[in-house]
Amino acid sequence: MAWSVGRICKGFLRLGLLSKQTQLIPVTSVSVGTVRTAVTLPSFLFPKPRDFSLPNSSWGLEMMRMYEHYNRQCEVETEGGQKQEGPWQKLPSYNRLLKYATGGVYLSEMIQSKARLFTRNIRNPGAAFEYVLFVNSEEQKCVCVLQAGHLLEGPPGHVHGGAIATMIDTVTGTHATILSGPVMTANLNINYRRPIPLGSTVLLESSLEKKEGRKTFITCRVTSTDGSKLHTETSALFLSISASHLLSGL
Ligand SMILES: CCCCCCCC(=O)SCCNC(=O)CCNC(=O)[C@H](O)C(C)(C)COP(=O)(O)OP(=O)(O)OC[C@H]1O[C@@H](n2cnc3c(N)ncnc32)[C@H](O)[C@@H]1OP(=O)(O)O
Repeated sequence: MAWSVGRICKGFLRLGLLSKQTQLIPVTSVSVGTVRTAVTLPSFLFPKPRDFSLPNSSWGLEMMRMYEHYNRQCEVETEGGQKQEGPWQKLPSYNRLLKYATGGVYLSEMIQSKARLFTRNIRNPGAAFEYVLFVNSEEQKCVCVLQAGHLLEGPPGHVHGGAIATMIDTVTGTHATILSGPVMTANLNINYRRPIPLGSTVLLESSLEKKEGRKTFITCRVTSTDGSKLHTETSALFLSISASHLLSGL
């Protein structure tokens, strides 16, 4: 069993976990030498997992406004009236990382089938983390619009510092993965400047600081949606990992 799980995971990592191709195009990748070829497969073979970052009835006006602000910029119209990709791309968000890979729904049933992503494990919409991520490849930035629900309380009426750290890790970790492939968080250095009221909508903005070998350095600011209030500032270090590092934990 360990052997077959290992082979599955190695194949999965070869696909490029969270890479642009695996997230946004329904293809499987076949590596031939150093060339990666995309092969379109019949969609019925790979049922689509649910994207949790689409609007639902719990989203407040500010959450919707910010979502629409970035979503509008995912597709732009040329002078000739043609639609084309805009500067931002919306990232889907599933309840397991495994589901980002083609065929991930099946992998997810085979490996630790009850495991769920921490930020997506509460079924009641609006109760905990409601969020959506957008990436801007040109500017090497990632933005997350977060509406923090009532189950995230720390100090009375405000969001728990651990819940804020969770979202920062999620956003910077996703960003680092897009930039560098499979990574793990080595260091998160968070300064909490101002508490976040429960139920409010905030922006998390993640930027690439630099890449050095296996190290990807990212900074992240959490602010009010108009940018006037700074809630937290973070510097994060991610280290690229090999398949064997991930498998050593199985
Ligand atoms: C969609 C949702 C996305 C969610 C993303 C969430 C991401 C996560 O939360 S991951 C989970 C939390 N992180 C972990 O559990 C990681 C646990 N730690 C580890 O596995 C390992 O320590 C790991 C992979 C980080 C580094 O180990 P390893 O690959 O052996 O690196 P190692 O050889 O020790 O160090 C390599 C370099 O990094 C540096 N380094 C390692 N750790 C640190 C650190 N904490 N701080 C600063 N530098 C560090 C070393 O000094 C070394 O530098 P240099 O090459 O200049 O000498």
